[in-house]
Amino acid sequence: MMLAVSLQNVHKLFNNVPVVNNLCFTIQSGEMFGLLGPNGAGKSTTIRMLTTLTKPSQGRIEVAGFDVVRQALQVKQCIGVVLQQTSVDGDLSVWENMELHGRLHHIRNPQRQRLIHQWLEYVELADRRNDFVKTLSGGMKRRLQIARALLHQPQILFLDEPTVGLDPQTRRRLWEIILDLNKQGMTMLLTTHYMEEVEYLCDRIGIMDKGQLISLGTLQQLRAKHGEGLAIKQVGTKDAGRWEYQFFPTLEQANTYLEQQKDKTGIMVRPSNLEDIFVELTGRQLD
Ligand SMILES: Nc1ncnc2c1ncn2[C@@H]1O[C@H](COP(=O)(O)OP(=O)(O)OP(=O)(O)O)[C@@H](O)[C@H]1O
Repeated sequence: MMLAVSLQNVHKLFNNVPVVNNLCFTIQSGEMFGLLGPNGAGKSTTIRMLTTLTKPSQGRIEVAGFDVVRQALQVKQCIGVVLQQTSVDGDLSVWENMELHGRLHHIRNPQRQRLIHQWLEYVELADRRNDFVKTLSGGMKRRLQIARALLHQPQILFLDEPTVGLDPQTRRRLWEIILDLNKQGMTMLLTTHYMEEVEYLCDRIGIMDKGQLISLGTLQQLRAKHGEGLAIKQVGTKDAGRWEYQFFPTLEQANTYLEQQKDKTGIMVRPSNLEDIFVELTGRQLD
């Protein structure tokens, strides 16, 4: 399978402070890859480097086979980008935003009109085509960003926190769109700090913390690596206590541990999940 994205020993420093530290990973063509991490982990900086918006201080990044520094234009032609802050123009209509992007990418008519129509239909915004973007809801704006990012038919789509600040229904609708695009063969990298988002959407997950990739794999691989069974024990009193987490290779082993305890009060056993693994690795909880 072809490599869509490759990072080799990538570093980024801002004012001599490292914010991305020796990042190495690859994404296969057609894969849905999730970068998970808390605020400030370096996810946006990584996406900005992958999409040619920021240059790496050190290391090599290839996207669609092109070097992001030396062949930035070729990279831009192959990628679609949906950034955190809505970058659509509120004082233009939905159609005008699409039109502008199409012209910037030198898509000629009648193909431009056809593609704008096709993608607005796809994200269910065709009936809002003449409305000012500032009158759209947050979820609609995000759908417009996605439609716009798809207009020049990119091979790889980058989504930085695509569902942040959206209500659960709108988030589900965006997940459906993202999954459908991936099913059609689109390679995707998304960043998020929502556990359920990566669990639901992504083939592979990279956990980032303090600029470093601290674990990488499918959810099953991450669980197998860190332990599929978990015993949670309450230490101290109910009011002034804390929880101790102990991982076991399997759920059965966690259950055996529980059976062996003379006093089982305050001990709970269950399968581990991504959040448990994240807290175990970083010592911190996500929002
Ligand atoms: N242009 C910049 N100049 C200086 N420091 C920066 C710049 N951009 C990002 N940083 C710093 O780099 C670190 C990583 O930020 P980044 O936005 O990549 O994290 P993140 O994981 O995407 O978090 P969030 O989810 O909050 O966006 C932060 O400490 C941030 O303050």
